[in-house]
Amino acid sequence: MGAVGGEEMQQWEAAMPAAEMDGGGGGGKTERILVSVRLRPLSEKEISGNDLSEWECINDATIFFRSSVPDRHTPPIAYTFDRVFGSECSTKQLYEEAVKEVAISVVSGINSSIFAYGQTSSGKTYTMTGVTEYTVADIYDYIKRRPERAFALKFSAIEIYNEAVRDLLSMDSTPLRLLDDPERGTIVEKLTEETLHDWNHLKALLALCEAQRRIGETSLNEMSSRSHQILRLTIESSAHELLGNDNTTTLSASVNFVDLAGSERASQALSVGARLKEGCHINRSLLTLGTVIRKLSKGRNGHIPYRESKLTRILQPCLGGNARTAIICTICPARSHIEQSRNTLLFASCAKEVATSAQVNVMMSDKALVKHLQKELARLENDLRCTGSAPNISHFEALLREKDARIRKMEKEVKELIQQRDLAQSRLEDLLQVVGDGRSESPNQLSIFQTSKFPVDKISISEPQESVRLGSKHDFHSLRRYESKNRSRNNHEFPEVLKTDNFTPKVSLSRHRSRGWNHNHGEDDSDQDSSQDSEELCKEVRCVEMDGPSQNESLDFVEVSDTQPTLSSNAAMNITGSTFLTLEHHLHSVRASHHDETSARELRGSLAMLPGKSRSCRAAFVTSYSEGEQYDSTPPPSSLREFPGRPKALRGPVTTLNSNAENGNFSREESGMSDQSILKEQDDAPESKDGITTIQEFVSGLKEMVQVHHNQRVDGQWGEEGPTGQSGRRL
Ligand SMILES: Nc1ncnc2c1ncn2[C@@H]1O[C@H](COP(=O)(O)OP(=O)(O)OP(=O)(O)O)[C@@H](O)[C@H]1O
Repeated sequence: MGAVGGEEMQQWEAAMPAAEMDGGGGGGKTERILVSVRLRPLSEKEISGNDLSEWECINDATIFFRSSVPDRHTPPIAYTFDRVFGSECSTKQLYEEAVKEVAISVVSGINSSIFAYGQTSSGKTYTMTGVTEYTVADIYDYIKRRPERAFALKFSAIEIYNEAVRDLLSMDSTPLRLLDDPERGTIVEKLTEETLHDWNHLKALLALCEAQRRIGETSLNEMSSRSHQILRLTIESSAHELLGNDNTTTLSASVNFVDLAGSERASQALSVGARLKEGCHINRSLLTLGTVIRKLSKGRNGHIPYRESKLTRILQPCLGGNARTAIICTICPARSHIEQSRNTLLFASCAKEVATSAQVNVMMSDKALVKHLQKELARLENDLRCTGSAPNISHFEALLREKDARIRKMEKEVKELIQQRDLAQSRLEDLLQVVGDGRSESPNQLSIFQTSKFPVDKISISEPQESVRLGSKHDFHSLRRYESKNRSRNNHEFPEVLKTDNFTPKVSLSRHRSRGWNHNHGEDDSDQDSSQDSEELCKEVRCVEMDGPSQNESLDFVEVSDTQPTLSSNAAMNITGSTFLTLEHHLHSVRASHHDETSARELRGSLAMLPGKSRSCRAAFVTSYSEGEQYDSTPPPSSLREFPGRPKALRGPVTTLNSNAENGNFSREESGMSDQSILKEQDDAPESKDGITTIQEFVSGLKEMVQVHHNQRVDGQWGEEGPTGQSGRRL
């Protein structure tokens, strides 16, 4: 038999009228033990002894102590329970109001137990006899009104006398053993269980039990019960239509009628011998019952000593287990039993705090059990799908929303990238157009090879506020004038700088300092400036700053070539392009005047005269000077001769040069050529045309300009990096 709820319970409740389910209630609910108190009337002996009643039931739930005798202690004067019954109340009323609801649950498949607890001669047996009869009567009445169901009633009875279990339906007084069954709990071995035929059959059995039960005479009760009696009526019911069917379910429950032996004081009971021994066992077992009830009333924490007595061991399911329980506490109202009555009320107070959890008990055939389990499995699987599907749907919806948002974001980024690409492409085309235009204007190109010593990414381009524009044959002179003018104004504010780390003569091709010196090409400003100025790079001479070589490093070179400019990267195009295009313009103007190679050498000389050296400009000029060297007298070129600031003395040695045609580097130290050889090489150049100065004149002019430039540096006009520095010796 299993205790189940759910479908079987619903079927059972649907089959049972609501009115008839009053006693059964809902299964599986936790409820407290129903506790009631019954006062018996004063016995004739008590009345004759002028013993007064000290207790009064002031309402249906409260019993009041109204003693006129002063007590040293201050006990509570009122006790409240589920129901209290005065001496005038009948057992029938007590049954109807305090027992029936619980006791009749058995017909609904719910276990129930009715206890009678109290001191000896307080009326326990008197009460339980009546309650048992009323309950059985109601059960039979119920069965009579349920013809559609088949009922089977079984009856068993035991007594626990001196901690021995005895079968009251058997003539054998041999104590019975208690066994622990995994499903049914504690069972009495070999206990007689009679199947009831009818009500009369039960009456006969009840009479047998009464006859078998140990009764002794004490000073308090002539018919004192000396044992605990437990009558058990088990009711099984099934629908008639299902009988004989494999798919049968049966409700099965038991109702226990427990008439406990009464606690007694040996002094009061005047028990001796066997009565005293009985009293000791009775009190001991009742003490264990009280302990179990007290512990249960405080919760189920800790150990519950059910097994310390056979009474509590057998009644364990009724005490906090699968049963509905009602306890009737009987008390004697006489003053002489005040202490015992208080103890009974304390027990009742604890008992009303104990909770039980009764369920409908259904026995199922194997086939019915399989069918039930299959249905239950299907229901659980359905619940699992329902509970599992909802989160999945919401989860997928959230994922879809997230992906949609990502798609929209990526589409926006794609649009922006397309715009940026188009803009960059447009600027590149413009730049290429400009370069192309420049090439078309300059048949002879100046290629600038960026060596590895001067990485492109260390070059930045400033945006001068005012730039010197070159492009005509007079640009060179304009440049010189412009340069000279700036020096005279403020040498320390020489605006634009081309410097190296260790060698930093400043070369300014613009008037003001750049507002955008930026050595970090990774920054936005740099990129923006370079792109914005790309169109003007061919028109303006930009200031270039780069990390220069160390003092021992050879100069980078510029090769005058007819080839097209080689641009390794966009950055290089921007950077070298400015210089390249500027030089290209200049070269074009010079070539327009001279139309021969002499003009190119003049260009070299012109560029070399620039104060300070941008890497490109310096590279374009292949001559280096040393301090203290003598200058050869060389006539300046016509452009220099026409230069207003041209110094008078243009004499001085030409610095020995070594032009390494293969690598483009020029090093005086490495050169094995003498000055004369240089001059000879220059003399071997074709003769200039009319109006064009000779090489000697050109070199002479260069020397003069260099000398001027050198003097100025010696005079400290180059700032803190003055002439004595190694940088000065590099020139
Ligand atoms: N409510 C009552 N009305 C009238 N008489 C009662 C009532 N209760 C008990 N009595 C009487 O009191 C006497 C003692 O009752 P009972 O034997 O039922 O007490 P008990 O608690 O069972 O005692 P014990 O524990 O010794 O067996 C009996 O004679 C009984 O008839």
